[in-house]
Formats: sequence, C-alpha cells, structure tokens
Amino acid sequence: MTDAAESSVFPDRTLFLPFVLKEGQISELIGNSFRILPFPEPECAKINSRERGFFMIYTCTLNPSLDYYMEFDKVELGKTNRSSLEYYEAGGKGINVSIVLNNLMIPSRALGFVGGFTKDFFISLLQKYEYIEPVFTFIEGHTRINVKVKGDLLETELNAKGPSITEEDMRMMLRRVERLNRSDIFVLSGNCPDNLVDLTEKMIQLCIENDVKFVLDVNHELLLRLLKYKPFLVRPNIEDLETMFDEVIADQKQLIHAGRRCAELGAENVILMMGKDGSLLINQDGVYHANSIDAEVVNSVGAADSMIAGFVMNYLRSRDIITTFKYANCCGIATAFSKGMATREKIESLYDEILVTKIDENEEA
Ligand SMILES: O=P(O)(O)OC[C@@]1(O)O[C@H](CO)[C@@H](O)[C@@H]1O
Repeated sequence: MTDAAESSVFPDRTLFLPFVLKEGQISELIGNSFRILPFPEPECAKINSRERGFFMIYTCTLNPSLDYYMEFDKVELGKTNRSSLEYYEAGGKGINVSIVLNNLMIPSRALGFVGGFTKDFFISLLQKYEYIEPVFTFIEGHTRINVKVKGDLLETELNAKGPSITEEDMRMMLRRVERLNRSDIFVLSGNCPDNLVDLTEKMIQLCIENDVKFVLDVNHELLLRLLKYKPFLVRPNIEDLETMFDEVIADQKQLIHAGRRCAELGAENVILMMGKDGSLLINQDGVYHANSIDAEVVNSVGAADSMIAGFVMNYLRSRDIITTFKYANCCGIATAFSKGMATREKIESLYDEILVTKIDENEEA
C-alpha cells in the first residue's frame, strides 16, 4: 500500500540525539549508527576497545503481532473460561529482540510490515521503548493478533496467519534493506509466510553484498534454504531440526549431531535451547554447554528472542563468543523467569550463575 515515512514512525525519536549521555547509558549514536560505550561494571559488560566501532542493529519482523495475553486461574477446554487479567504487548520475534535491546539501552531499528485496524495501537505500544526506532512498511491487511493464554495448565499460544503482502510492499522492504551498511547487523526473526520466501532470500543477498552480518531465527523450510548464505547465528528448535533433517532427536547426542549439520551447511554459530537442561552453542571451535537455573518458568514467550538480543549485543561489545553465549543465556533465562521481557538488572544479576563449559568431543562422540 503506502510506504511508511522514509525514516521513522516516530520522527522525533531521541534515538537521533546521540550525544546526550544519561546515567547508565551505554551507547552513543552518530547519524545512522551507534557504538557501545565502555562502562565499568559489571565484568560482563566490558568492551574490547580494539573492536569499538559504529553500527546499527536492524531487526526485521515480516509478520509482527499484537500479542493479547489472557490470564486465567483455571482453563477448561470446551467450556466458557473467564480471564482474571488481560493485556496487550507489541510482539513478533524481531520486535521482541528490539525490546530486549532497548532494555539494555541498545538502539535498534525495527523493520516490518504493519497495517489495518491494529496498526496504530501496535505502534503506540512501541512508543514507550526509547531505543527502538520503528521503520515500518505500511500495508493494507491487518497486523495479526496472537493470543497467549496463561492459566493453570501449560502456557498456550494461538498464533494467527497474518496479512498478505503485495509485490509493492516487498519492493519497499527491499529498499530499506538495501540501505544497510557494512558493520550493521540484520536480525531476521519470526514466521515467514510462504509468499515471502523469495523476498527473504533477496534481503539476505543484499546483506551479503553490503557485508552485513545477519542472524536467522526463522521457520525450518526457510532456514534450510538460507543456510548456504552463512548466517552469523541461527536458533532452530528441536522440531525444526527433526523436520529439516528428517530424523528423530531423542537425546543430546542426536541434538548435537543435527546442530553440527546446520554448521556444516553454513551457520557460523548454532544455538540450541534445551529448557531446564540449559543450551548448546555449536560452531567450528566445538560444542559448548550453558546451564539453566533452578526456578519456576513464568514466561516462555520471548525467551529465545531475548537470547538472540543478548548474543548480538554482547558479541558487538566483546567479539568473544564464549562470554557472548553466556550473556545470551542470561537474557533468555531472565525473560523466562520474569513477567515480560528481560530487564538489564535481571540479566546482569544472573551473570555469575551461568557457567559455559566446552563439551569434550570424545566423551560426546
Ligand atoms: O508466529 P511466529 O512469528 O513464529 O511467532 C510469533 C510470536 O509467537 O513470537 C513471539 C515470541 O517469540 C511473540 O511475540 C509472537 O506472538
């Protein structure tokens, strides 16, 4: 339909007032990019000064969602259930990555298609995030509403299919991605409708032409197709891997085997989440394990997105994959054990509780 304003949906965003450093601010913006500032505490936040540079993180959510949370004391299928609390959040996997980056005071630009009767409300929900600049492409169809049911049973998510996207909308999105610069990071997250597969491939090709590192957290068909472009980070879940490689994954050894196949097909870093058993990182240096912590999971929505935010953020400041993996786990766990998305305080309070160990290849074989 129509293009969003050339730049931001919030034209007066403070994102572009880079030189006012607030207490605790950890990034400095210059024009279209930023650098993470050194900050003294905690240890995990130290920056490798050799690598300090300027960049922008772009998250891209092709099918964002207005997440409608409904809480119930008890849910009975086949009966009328009455909620005890309900609220809305702007959602979609890439949007959640931007929200956690925001909580870490890291600016990002959120790309995505939004439209219809839900559009203005969706955008208004993002207004509270000072470090997110939405750069949306407006479409005719309605931004979907995903229902998240929290009750006495397991959390249940009802995710809608979402609107259709026209060729013109796609061209608009490509024009935005074309503008990314070397050292920027592009995070493509969330379900990709079938007719957008070619679009995503073109976006990734543009990233490669412009020497932009990219992260993929997408459905398995798309992941399999895009691995050859050598993503910096991927995060398939077990079901994705089982479908991708047509095999059953029953234990950690089989999971590692499938993760290695992703790496062989091109992924630089593969994160595999295993719930209470922690998570794995697989790359050309080996296989690493990070523990989880023993506490009650209160929120499973967005934990994986938080891990990606933490991975990207810590990699940019340290270029050290092991502390980056550790920090990513703090972010994922902080969201899983909080109501809402991880806060910086919660993330950093977990840092000493997470231990990353290299898995002995012989033992594991
Ligand atoms: O339908 P998709 O794109 O796979 O997932 C969408 C979604 O479930 O993912 C986020 C949590 O990761 C939610 O904010 C959102 O509703």
